[in-house]
Amino acid sequence: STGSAQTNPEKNDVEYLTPVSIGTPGQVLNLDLDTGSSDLWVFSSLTTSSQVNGQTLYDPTKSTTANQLQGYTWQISYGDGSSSSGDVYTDTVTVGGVTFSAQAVQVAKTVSSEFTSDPANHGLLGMGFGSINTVEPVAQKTFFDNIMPDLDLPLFTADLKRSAPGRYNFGYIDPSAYKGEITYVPVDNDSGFWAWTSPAYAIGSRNFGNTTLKGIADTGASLFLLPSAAVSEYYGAVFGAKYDRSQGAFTVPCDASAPDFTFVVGDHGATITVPGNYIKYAPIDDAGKTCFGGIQLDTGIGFSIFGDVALKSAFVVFNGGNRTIGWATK
Ligand SMILES: CCNC(=O)c1c(-c2ccccc2)csc1NC(=O)CNCCc1c[nH]c2ccccc12
Repeated sequence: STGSAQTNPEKNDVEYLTPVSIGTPGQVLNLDLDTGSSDLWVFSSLTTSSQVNGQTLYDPTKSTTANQLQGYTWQISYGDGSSSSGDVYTDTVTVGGVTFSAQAVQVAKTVSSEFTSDPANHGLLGMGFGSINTVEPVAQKTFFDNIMPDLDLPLFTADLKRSAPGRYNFGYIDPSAYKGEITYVPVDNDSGFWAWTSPAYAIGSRNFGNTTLKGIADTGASLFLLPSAAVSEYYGAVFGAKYDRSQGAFTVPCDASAPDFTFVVGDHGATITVPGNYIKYAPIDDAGKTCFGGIQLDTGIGFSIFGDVALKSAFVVFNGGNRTIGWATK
């Protein structure tokens, strides 16, 4: 089988939301497909009502194919401090025309304020590796784990765009979605993430250095989080850039000319270039003079995060069959 789902950016591309049908008859929720986590959790009829704020709720009692996994629970917290928790059902889930009939659907009973405050986000669909699923007493498989054996090819692709709808495809590679060749590199999934290493990077027209970037491809993270040497070198090249202690982040003048950030993929010279204007991420004030930087520090995480700012500059293949990740320009 193959499938294809349009994904739609929220304001400032902070996340990309994809319609997902759950249950019989189908209840359609807009979920954040997230290669940086491995839980499929949704706002639900069980979510504490004071923590619901306009989100579409999955109601298992309205689905003839829902079955509760008695005694199973889950609790997840993300690096930005957000969290959610609840119970577990299985039900039929369809994304882009691909269906799995007994998918673990983690219904939220509690969600933190970051999720409450975003009415458009009805939950997450983890596309990381199963080892980091939080369900107790038995970890559950991701949607991709479950559908992979039935896909024509054991892969999905991410084609995110700046302030425009993008696409997740399942089981096939659309040759019209990219230019030139796709360069594949090995993934180390011990961490549960799509972890890979870029051999070098360059800022603007400068020569490539020889500093490797060990990171994860993370569709559920908005920004491009990098080691301090790369971040300092980047913002050192942007007139008026500064570290704003109140924001805990680098900002740039929205009218600055920002250099591109190019990272190497593989050892045959393939590169991906993040346009400088993607790094002038979003105005932090109504005046529109100061912009939040799309590149920020990966301090304390232990690896870099190739989030949406990086991913939307490329066509990316996540191959679960041979555990590789493929990058192509577009
Ligand atoms: C905030 C995004 N990123 C992270 O927390 C994260 C970290 C991480 C760990 C420590 C400190 C900072 C980040 C490692 S992997 C990783 N990636 C993920 O966890 C991917 N899933 C993020 C889901 C997510 C968290 N807060 C949201 C708010 C809206 C939509 C989605 C989300």
